[in-house]
Amino acid sequence: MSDERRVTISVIKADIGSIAGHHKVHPDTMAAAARVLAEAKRKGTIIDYYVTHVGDDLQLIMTHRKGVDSSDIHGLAWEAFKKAAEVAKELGLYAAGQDLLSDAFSGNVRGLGPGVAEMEIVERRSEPIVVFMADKTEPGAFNLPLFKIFADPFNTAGLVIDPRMHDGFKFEVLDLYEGKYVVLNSPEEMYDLLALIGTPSRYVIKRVYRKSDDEIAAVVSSERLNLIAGRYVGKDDPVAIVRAQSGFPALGEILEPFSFPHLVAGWMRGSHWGPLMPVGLRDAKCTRFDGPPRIIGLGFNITKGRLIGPVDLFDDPAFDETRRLAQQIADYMRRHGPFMPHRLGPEEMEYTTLPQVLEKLKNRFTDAEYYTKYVHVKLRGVVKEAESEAHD
Ligand SMILES: O=C(COP(=O)(O)O)[C@@H](O)[C@H](O)[C@H](O)COP(=O)(O)O
Ligand SMILES: [Mg+2]
Ligand SMILES: [Mg+2]
Ligand SMILES: [Mg+2]
Repeated sequence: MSDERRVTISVIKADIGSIAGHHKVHPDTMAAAARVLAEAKRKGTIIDYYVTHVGDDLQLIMTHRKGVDSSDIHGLAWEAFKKAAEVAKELGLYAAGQDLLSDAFSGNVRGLGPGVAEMEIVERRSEPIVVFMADKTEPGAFNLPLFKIFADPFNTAGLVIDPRMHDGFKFEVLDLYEGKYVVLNSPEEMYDLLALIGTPSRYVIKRVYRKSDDEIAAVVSSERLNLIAGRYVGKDDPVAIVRAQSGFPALGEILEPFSFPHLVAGWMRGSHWGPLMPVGLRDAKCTRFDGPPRIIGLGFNITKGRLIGPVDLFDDPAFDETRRLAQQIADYMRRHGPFMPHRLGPEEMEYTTLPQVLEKLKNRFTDAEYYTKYVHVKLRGVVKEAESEAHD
């Protein structure tokens, strides 16, 4: 295959600080990052780039011929984030440099804080792709839509009626706790797949391949910041790249699952379930209760490595009802306040005061049997005495 058609798409993102809270990236920080990428394009390190944001996450979409995990490309992204973070610091933006967890870059941004989704492809005659970018949620948020896109015939008609997709797809699932991969075939192993990815905090779909020829179809960023930093440093805010058309799901089949604003973990303080709201770029910011979690979808064509586009795919009345439903779900969930299931379970909460509360109360907890026999009886006696005194 000629090298001319081999191209890598790298989407690398980081929260380098934002205006008025964890709300929205400042345009001057985007400009600082864009200057670094423009210079790299001039020098030929990358073919093309597009800088954007969702909420407080700065997004670098780049094309090049250096393959995935290239230290040149990761180094370039790191430099762009550093320059943007400097501007964020100068402007006194909130949480400046938030996702840059290390001072030293050592060849790869993985493990340093930024999120990465990359795929190397041989460009088709026409190569449509969608880049999804979400804020206030985690990588597992893509499990449900990717399952629907690549495994659910009620979503993707092509699985049934397009001969090029009829064999199905392979799902590479990453166990975030053990750091292990398993590859499962759909439709044959669909129930096993669902058994895993139904726990999106632990098992995430990392890549999807077309089964008939092992062509890559989708890739998701899978960095879990709290597992890297060992403490809460914001939510992971994942990104994904999905290839469309001509033997891959049609653009409309790729967008269709997002018409259902499914519940994802994240939202306020990374510790609440909330609906994933698809929005256009103009609404790519988090407001109500630091959310609700938002996702944007930008469509491009890759042509000789150039990024043609983008089109702002959720900026469309076809998603108005989804947004309205998401608002209603947000209202319903919010009314639970600090109660589960709006609040995540204790094992999944990004930060919690529970250990301190338990420590403070530890001497006030009484053994249940002793409590019923003596303390409770005594308390009831006191009440009875008080009642009879009141009647006298
Ligand atoms: O989850 C959040 C931010 O995540 P993010 O930066 O988008 O990864 C927010 O809800 C914050 O946790 C919340 O605003 C409190 O922030 P701090 O005051 O602790 O910085
Ligand atoms: Mg932030
Ligand atoms: Mg964010
Ligand atoms: Mg984050």
